[in-house]
Amino acid sequence: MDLVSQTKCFGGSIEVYSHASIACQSPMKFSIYLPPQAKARSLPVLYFLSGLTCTEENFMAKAGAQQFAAKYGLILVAPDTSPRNTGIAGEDEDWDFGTGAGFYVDATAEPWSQHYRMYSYIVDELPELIGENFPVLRDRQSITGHSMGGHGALICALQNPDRYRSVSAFAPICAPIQCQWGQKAFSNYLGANQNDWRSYDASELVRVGQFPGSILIDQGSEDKFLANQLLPTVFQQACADVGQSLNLRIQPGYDHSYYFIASFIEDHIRFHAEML
Ligand SMILES: N[C@@H](CCC(=O)N[C@@H](CS)C(=O)NCC(=O)O)C(=O)O
Repeated sequence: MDLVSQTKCFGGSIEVYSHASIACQSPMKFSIYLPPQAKARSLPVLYFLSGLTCTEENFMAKAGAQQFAAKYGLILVAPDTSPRNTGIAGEDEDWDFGTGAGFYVDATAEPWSQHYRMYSYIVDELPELIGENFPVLRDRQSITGHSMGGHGALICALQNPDRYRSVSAFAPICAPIQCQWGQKAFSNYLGANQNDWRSYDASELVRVGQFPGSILIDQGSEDKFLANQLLPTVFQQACADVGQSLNLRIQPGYDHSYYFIASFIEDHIRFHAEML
């Protein structure tokens, strides 16, 4: 791991690291916030998965989460949203696919399958790396995220309820199989057979196995992606059908931006802190 930067914040430290990822076969970056308590003892960790076009920086710079991580005694980890500069033709052409848009799946289709393995990176490799290098309580981790990353958080938790104590999301893409962003990503990363997409769709996954604990979702009513891409009511219906506890809060007037995330980040950090 190479330290890229270190910045003091609310008595703790925001650090950015670069490392050679085994899952992605490429360098990957992540940012971590170590609150002041981390100097004295091991702490639980909350992962934040960002949305389309983001890097490891957006959440740390814009969500205002550090003060609450310090208040509740949690370490925050925000990974990048895809491998970068892999040399795959066309990886930088679209903002909603390829670079900055890994969708937290393990690609199986060429040419993406060698590098775009964000699911394994988030679920297996990164927690192992964090556990080896930072003062974290390895069995006390939770996950949250925004938009593409909100959906990433949902699928990681639904597929691994034993590894995460709690899960929440801000404006998640709730049913990728049914929206344009998801169809574009899944057809390219996973191939044409839609049956292969189901294990990466939260609204399908929750029908197969539920998360033991309530899921918290905040969604702005004025989010321009709400009606066409995010589809929270599809996930809400699936949860209702199978008895998954869900607290879906429609927040009047809020849009899709980090101003919305900043407005509710304390609620989410407190929600996770109570479970951690
Ligand atoms: N580029 C897109 C918007 C992409 C977008 O809204 N990305 C969200 C995640 S889905 C984000 O967090 N952007 C980075 C930021 O706001 O810092 C557009 O033109 O509509």
